[in-house]
Amino acid sequence: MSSVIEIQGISKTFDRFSMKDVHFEVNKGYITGLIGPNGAGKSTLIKMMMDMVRPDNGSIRLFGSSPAAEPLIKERVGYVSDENFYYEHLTISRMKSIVRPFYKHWDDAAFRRYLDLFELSPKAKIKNLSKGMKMKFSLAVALSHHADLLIMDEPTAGLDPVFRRELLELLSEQILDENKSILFSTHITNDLDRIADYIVFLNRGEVVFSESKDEVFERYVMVKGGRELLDKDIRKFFVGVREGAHGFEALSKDRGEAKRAFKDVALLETPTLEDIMYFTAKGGKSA
Ligand SMILES: Nc1ncnc2c1ncn2[C@@H]1O[C@H](COP(=O)(O)OP(=O)(O)OP(=O)(O)O)[C@@H](O)[C@H]1O
Repeated sequence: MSSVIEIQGISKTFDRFSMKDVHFEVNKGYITGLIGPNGAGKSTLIKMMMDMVRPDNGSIRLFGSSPAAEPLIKERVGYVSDENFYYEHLTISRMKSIVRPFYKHWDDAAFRRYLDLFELSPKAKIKNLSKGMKMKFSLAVALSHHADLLIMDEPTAGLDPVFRRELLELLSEQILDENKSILFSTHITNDLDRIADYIVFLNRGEVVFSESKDEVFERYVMVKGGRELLDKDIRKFFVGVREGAHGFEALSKDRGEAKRAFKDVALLETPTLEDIMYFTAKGGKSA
């Protein structure tokens, strides 16, 4: 399988945050979700891919090239930032004329189609757009230059549930063309339960796992049972435990072992990505 993004040994230190030895790859033809709690380092990593932040160590390759050494490689990327980079006083149409020359394969007809689909008027001023409409405008730009790779930072943030679902469908359609690939970050993990093929989970600047969604769901398991089952050793077995008045629920990353230990005494369920993120972020501590 070929990869369109290769991240190797990335580290970066800010005053109160550090990213340590981050490795992962994004496979061609698939949707990869980058998940992690607030402050995990998702935006920082994505900005490194776009050469907007430089790592202290390690290497980043897009289509085999370093975006820092070969900036033109970024033409093949449709980038959606979590910040608004556009000039507030301009109309959509005027702003489009400014960004258009940056892309060799700009497609005006596609852009008009996306504006229609997203119900955006070309005459609207950027400053008068709602947060969700600004996101739609960014998406329209990212989708209108025949990019081989979409890199999107929290694209579903600020979108209503109806459009969010439509966008996810649109993204799934994009990768029907096996030459296209998508990386998107989110902490709305439900989005990924539905459409992602691979998941990279970042927590406190470190990769917890980077694997196919199916593998993740085969490995992790939620155990629900009575509190009398919990003792110190059993707690250690879990990634995280939440106790309530009537029982506990806990996440294990070893389904086989959990089955052997709890099959007859507790309920075993497949977790959601949100469960996995929640319990891992809480660490071994009881919540
Ligand atoms: N330029 C900077 N200077 C100092 N600290 C920074 C800088 N950029 C990011 N950070 C810190 O790095 C950490 C990771 O931030 P980042 O924006 O990458 O997280 P994130 O996973 O995208 O979070 P969110 O989901 O909240 O957007 C945060 O603690 C943030 O304060």
